[in-house]
Amino acid sequence: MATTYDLNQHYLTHVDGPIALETRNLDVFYGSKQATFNANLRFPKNKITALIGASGSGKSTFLRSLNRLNDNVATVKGAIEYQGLDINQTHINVYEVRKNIGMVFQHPNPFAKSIYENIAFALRENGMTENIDEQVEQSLRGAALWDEVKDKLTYSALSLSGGQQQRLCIARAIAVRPDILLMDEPTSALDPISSRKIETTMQELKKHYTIIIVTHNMQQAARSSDFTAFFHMGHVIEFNQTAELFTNPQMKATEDYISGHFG
Ligand SMILES: Nc1ncnc2c1ncn2[C@@H]1O[C@H](COP(=O)(O)OP(=O)(O)OP(=O)(O)O)[C@@H](O)[C@H]1O
Repeated sequence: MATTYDLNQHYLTHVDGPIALETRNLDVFYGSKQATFNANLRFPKNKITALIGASGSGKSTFLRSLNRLNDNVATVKGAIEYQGLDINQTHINVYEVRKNIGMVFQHPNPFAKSIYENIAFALRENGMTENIDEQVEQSLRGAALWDEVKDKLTYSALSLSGGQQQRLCIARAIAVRPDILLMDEPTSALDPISSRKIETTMQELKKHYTIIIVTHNMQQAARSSDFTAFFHMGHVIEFNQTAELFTNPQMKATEDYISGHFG
């Protein structure tokens, strides 16, 4: 088993089919401190890719760079190719990027508004003013929340449970019809039953969206994702189909991490 890594070895022999997003030589710096090194990853369309690795290995930094959320806190060098365009260029409209590449955060962050308004507001903010009722319903159905909230759409979003709030945030993210959903440890603040509901929802969502998820939960990565990238000290050192990476890791550091020897 390898103990040293070749930065390009993960550069994807394992992906067939269309690619939704690709990074090339992505470096991220917080001041003079580099957090992500030369990340080259391709994210297959309509698949779930899990980003795993020890705390501080650069997963969130990488994820947040993908829809330009790091613009004000870090320097991101390299290319992020989306629909034939490098969206990491300064002239690119970041609001447009975030409309196409949505984010669901670790802690549910609904607006202090009604359940209905959480979605309707997001729609209006993005200039989508037609058939709001229908779109609210569709988004809530997409996030597997409709049946639980259809009779209380005017209730405050804050009256929902944590798991329901997170599904509302997913509904809000998909309301504006992104292509790609970034999820940063979306279930880490939730109980196991709510977490499993989100995982089940993700399997439905991937029919329409490409999902990239940061998770510390190895069982979640193993059962939910199609592909997995392993981050180690800011480097992506292994990428493969999830089943392969978990059963036959090529790198010692990957094996140590997934078997709980460190991290
Ligand atoms: N806003 C910031 N300013 C300065 N350094 C940061 C900032 N955010 C993250 N870092 C540093 O960048 C490195 C990578 O952090 P990052 O949060 O991306 O790792 P991670 O793998 O997502 O960790 P975790 O699993 O704990 O969330 C760490 O050394 C961290 O301290």
